[in-house]
Amino acid sequence: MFKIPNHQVAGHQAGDGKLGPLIDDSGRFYKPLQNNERGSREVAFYTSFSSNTKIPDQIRRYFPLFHGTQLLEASDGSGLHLHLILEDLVSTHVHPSVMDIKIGSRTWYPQASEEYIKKCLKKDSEYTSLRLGFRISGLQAYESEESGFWKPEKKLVSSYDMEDVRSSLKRFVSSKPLSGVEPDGSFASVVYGGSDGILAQLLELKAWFEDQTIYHFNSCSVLVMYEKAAAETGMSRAEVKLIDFAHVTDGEGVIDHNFLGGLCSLIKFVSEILVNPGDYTTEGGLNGFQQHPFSFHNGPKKDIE
Ligand SMILES: O=P(O)(O)O[C@@H]1[C@@H](OP(=O)(O)O)[C@H](OP(=O)(O)O)[C@H](O)[C@H](OP(=O)(O)O)[C@H]1OP(=O)(O)O
Ligand SMILES: Nc1ncnc2c1ncn2[C@@H]1O[C@H](COP(=O)(O)OP(=O)(O)O)[C@@H](O)[C@H]1O
Repeated sequence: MFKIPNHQVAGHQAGDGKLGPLIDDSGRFYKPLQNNERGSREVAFYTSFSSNTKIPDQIRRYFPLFHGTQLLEASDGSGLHLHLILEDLVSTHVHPSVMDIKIGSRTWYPQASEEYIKKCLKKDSEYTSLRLGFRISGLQAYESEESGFWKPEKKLVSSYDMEDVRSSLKRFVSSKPLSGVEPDGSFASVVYGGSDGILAQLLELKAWFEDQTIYHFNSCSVLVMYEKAAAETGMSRAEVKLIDFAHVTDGEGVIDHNFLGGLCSLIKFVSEILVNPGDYTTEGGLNGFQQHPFSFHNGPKKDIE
């Protein structure tokens, strides 16, 4: 039995006759191959990465496990479609808090079509990519059984400026993310800090990116995850994973400075929150909370045959 994922925060989503990923009960995430050369590029990346002996073991843990491809009934009803079989990164979570952060000040790359580059350039300058070296693509943060998740709408997240990004990173690790009051950042030290917290993981990835010249991770995202119940006991199960390799190109012996720069910028934001989690310096910016509607999601999973 395949289902529409309940905890997807960005990207193409299944439902309403659209093509998107599916999950099963065994902890697998099935991502449909995208059109043009995107799908085949992502398969090629996973195939190459899986067998590349130059990837250090401690770096592999930042990537979803890859189990090949499979023809499945597509979520849009269009019939059999090839899907990547990936590890479902949230399958062991009960109430995953998840943030998708697209890394890089540019999401385009020289090998792309003129039309695609134009579209990316526009989005990169409208979003925070150009200015910050990354943008938040989507997120959800669990509050409680009664109130569910803070899951701002895509349109709102797309309009984030630098201060919104800063306060969202803080609200993401706050005890009451849904409340309009200042985020308290009370889980910052357990989620972002610690010897295997988000910051430590980002720094380990950064060290690899300072050296690796095999791949260029264009338009790729860092997925940050934790479980609130665990964080409350001081064991956050915080994890960083890299996802979305539809635009990965050959590094050709050159450092991926676009990804590395974005990663450094994200590290700086996270570090600043860790230094002062209670600080709230935005100029009256409650993250657009007073001007924009929330979106809650707490509903049951939809099943697809
Ligand atoms: O169509 P859009 O405008 O929603 O763009 C998609 C992006 O949404 P965004 O507006 O940047 O949040 C979307 O970004 P997210 O995954 O949501 O961060 C992808 O970049 C997607 O392209 P691809 O799957 O990487 O080839 C993008 O899809 P394509 O339009 O490039 O197919
Ligand atoms: N392996 C995975 N396990 C669980 N969730 C995932 C996985 N890969 C992606 N996702 C979810 O799906 C979203 C979109 O994934 P992505 O690969 O970027 O798709 P797209 O190419 O459509 O943008 C992510 O923000 C995340 O919420």
